[in-house]
Amino acid sequence: MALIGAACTLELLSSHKINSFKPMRREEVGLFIKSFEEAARAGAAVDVSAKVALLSADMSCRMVFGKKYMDKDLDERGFKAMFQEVMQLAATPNIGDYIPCLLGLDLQGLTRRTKATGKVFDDFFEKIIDEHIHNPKEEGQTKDLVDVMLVLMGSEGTGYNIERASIKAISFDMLAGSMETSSSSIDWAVAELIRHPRVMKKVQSELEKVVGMERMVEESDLESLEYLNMVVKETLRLYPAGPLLVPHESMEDCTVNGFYIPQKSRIIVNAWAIGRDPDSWTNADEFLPERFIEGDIDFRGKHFQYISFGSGRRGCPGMELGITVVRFVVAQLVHCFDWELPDGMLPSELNMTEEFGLAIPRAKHLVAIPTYRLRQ
Ligand code: HEM
Repeated sequence: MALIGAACTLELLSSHKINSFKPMRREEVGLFIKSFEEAARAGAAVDVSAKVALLSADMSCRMVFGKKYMDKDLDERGFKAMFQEVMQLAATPNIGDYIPCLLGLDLQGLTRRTKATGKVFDDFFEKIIDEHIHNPKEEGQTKDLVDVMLVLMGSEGTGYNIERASIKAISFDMLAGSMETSSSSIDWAVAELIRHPRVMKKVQSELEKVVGMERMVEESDLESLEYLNMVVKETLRLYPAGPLLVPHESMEDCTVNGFYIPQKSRIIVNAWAIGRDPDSWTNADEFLPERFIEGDIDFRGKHFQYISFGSGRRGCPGMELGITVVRFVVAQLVHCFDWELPDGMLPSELNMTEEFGLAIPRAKHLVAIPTYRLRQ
């Protein structure tokens, strides 16, 4: 099931499928930018982090389910709170894993809470699958990922023996994998740009040259935005959205750097520490996109000092989509607006504390004042 899931996820996130959602991303990012314009006219401060989180949730829901859901459609606590609960449960070490005789006692209440949240998600996904079965898409309508999985479920010989339970599990992985990763990376990138006016200016001049001041950024511009790409790389080096990747397991006995690792050990890889290792990076804690001008370090996990998307078979299947979304939204935010901090706060005073867990969001939301830059 895990292998079918992984292979199917890769298929669902192929370049072809990702491209089919391009018009949806354009529309959502357009609405998102519009939502800042009023604040820009009024010179008011906006909670950028909250808006980016909402954009990311909306785009993920439209890609997986074909439509946006309101917070309360999942549970009265809302989408974000429910996903945070799952992330927290997954990140909390269970005493029972270390002292097996305590497992059944569930001293921390983890099993009980996991079952309760699991049931909320299960009911939600059941409803969505039923809706999709009863209202199939018409010819010419873009198929969302649940539609695609239902086709795979109903067809022989696709290589994916996918069942209803797999559809629910994969839908969950897609949402969990895409929502907070992209939004926290966008947040960090914009915060670092505000903290580094020199870098911000350089990105904006590149945008002026490539895109011009008469229109917004299109996804097709991204390839030509070399400096922006370095900014995104540098952001993910310092703030890898999965700081400890996902837990891996050694398939056989092995020795790494002189450490013997027996078969079936649970391996936690600290990508955050690797990205800031002074043995691999000069001025490791500094935000310096130019470090990527030389050399050929990319996102693909072949250079082990840079593994923000993991590496190898279990590396992130959503990498291409994640990079596209982060580049596109960051580009749009700094092309359409100049940004200032509220209450006369200096860029150097911006709070950059991280909340460390399975993901790495900002501890304090980024709040800033936009000023519209494009010629109307
Ligand atoms: C900036 C954006 C993103 C970052 C930094 C990121 C990072 C990661 C990392 C570090 C892992 C663990 C890899 C490992 O342990 O080797 C992972 C796994 C995963 N990611 Fe992403 N991701 C991003 C976006 C996405 C998106 C957009 C999706 C889906 C739509 C996605 C879906 C997944 C899934 C399903 C897994 C689990 C793969 C498995 O267990 O085999 N990710 N991601």
